Amino acid sequence: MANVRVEGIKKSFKKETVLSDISFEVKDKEFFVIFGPAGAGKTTLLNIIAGIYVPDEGHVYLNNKCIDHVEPEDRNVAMVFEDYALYPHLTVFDNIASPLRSPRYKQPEEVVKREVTRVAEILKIDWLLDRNPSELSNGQRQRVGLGRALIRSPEVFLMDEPITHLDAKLRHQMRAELKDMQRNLDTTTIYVTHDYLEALSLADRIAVINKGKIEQIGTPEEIYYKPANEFVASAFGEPEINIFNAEVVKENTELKLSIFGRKKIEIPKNIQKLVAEKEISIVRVGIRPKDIKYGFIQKNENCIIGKVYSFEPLGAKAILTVQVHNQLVQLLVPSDSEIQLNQEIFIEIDMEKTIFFDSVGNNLLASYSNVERKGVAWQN
Ligand SMILES: Nc1ncnc2c1ncn2[C@@H]1O[C@H](COP(=O)(O)OP(=O)(O)OP(=O)(O)O)[C@@H](O)[C@H]1O
Repeated sequence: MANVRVEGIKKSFKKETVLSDISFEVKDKEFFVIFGPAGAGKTTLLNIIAGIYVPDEGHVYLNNKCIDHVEPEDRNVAMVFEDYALYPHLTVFDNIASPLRSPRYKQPEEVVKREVTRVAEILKIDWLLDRNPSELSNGQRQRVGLGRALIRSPEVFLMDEPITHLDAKLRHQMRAELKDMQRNLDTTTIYVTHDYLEALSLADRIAVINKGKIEQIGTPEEIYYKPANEFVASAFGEPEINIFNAEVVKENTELKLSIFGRKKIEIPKNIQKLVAEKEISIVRVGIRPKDIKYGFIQKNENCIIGKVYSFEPLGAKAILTVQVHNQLVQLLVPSDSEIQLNQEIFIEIDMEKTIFFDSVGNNLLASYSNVERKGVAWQN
């Protein structure tokens, strides 16, 4: 049983504020992902939890006990780094065994053997135990690094981009294995990444940080379908969500949205009410590239005319960019779509997938999507 709480963490390096007022609680056995762009302060935060850095203000609690003055080696947390830092002259067995042979955690050799075998089986590297790190692939090295952290049965795993260096296929496989491993081990995990798919697929909850501040904490579904603001919406998706200004206009008695200069489209009913109540005149409409359809005839009055600007195949999918009025709109379409540059094209926004932001603070106004859907496959 291990829960971790950070409260009011602030940290600056010289004059640069790296973390300002960070607070959250990670529950027992939770897989908690800290997600953010490069330089957001993720590693600094992880190092503060590990005890490697001392915060300027704020506190870290483990199992509701303040551990501010507990040395890193006494915190019973294990850290896995991006560069696995293996001992090159030791075999895989000896690398994994090293924490149990250190003076602090010294165990009898029969325990070491049993534990190394157990961990190596979990990580499927039991057939590599006699090799040296130089005889391993990156993915195998990564597992040895994980094994060395696992062997101590720490209360908390702190992982800093542990699979970043792997190629795409192996990363995909390791994501599934990490999740599986965490389920089997029941260990609380705090995991840093800048990869949104990794965050969505691994996390029980995600803390999105940007410039040292928390933008949102939520389940993957909440973060994806009800992003707190435009930053969060844009960070989760590749290509990123389209967001454009829309004017609220009255047509007869009905409120509609005027986008791309003049086109009027229906506003979903629940959002109509909000817009009317708050007397909002401009909203920002977000729509993910996969939620826009295209066609070559105007099927209904919600279809918007545009011109093909670019078509970029990326494996099975392609990014289709359409110029509508003076804006570029991105769609994710099958790459075998027959599309010509400069061709006239109609796009149709699935209004049930739209996310509305206020035009002043760019914060969430309303999302039409249902957060409750389960088992979502996090693919574009
Ligand atoms: N020891 C240090 N001394 C001075 N500045 C530092 C130190 N560690 C980090 N920083 C600065 O703090 C900021 C946040 O760095 P941090 O490594 O925490 O970000 P990150 O979100 O982990 O980024 P990345 O994904 O690139 O690793 C950066 O501007 C970095 O240059």
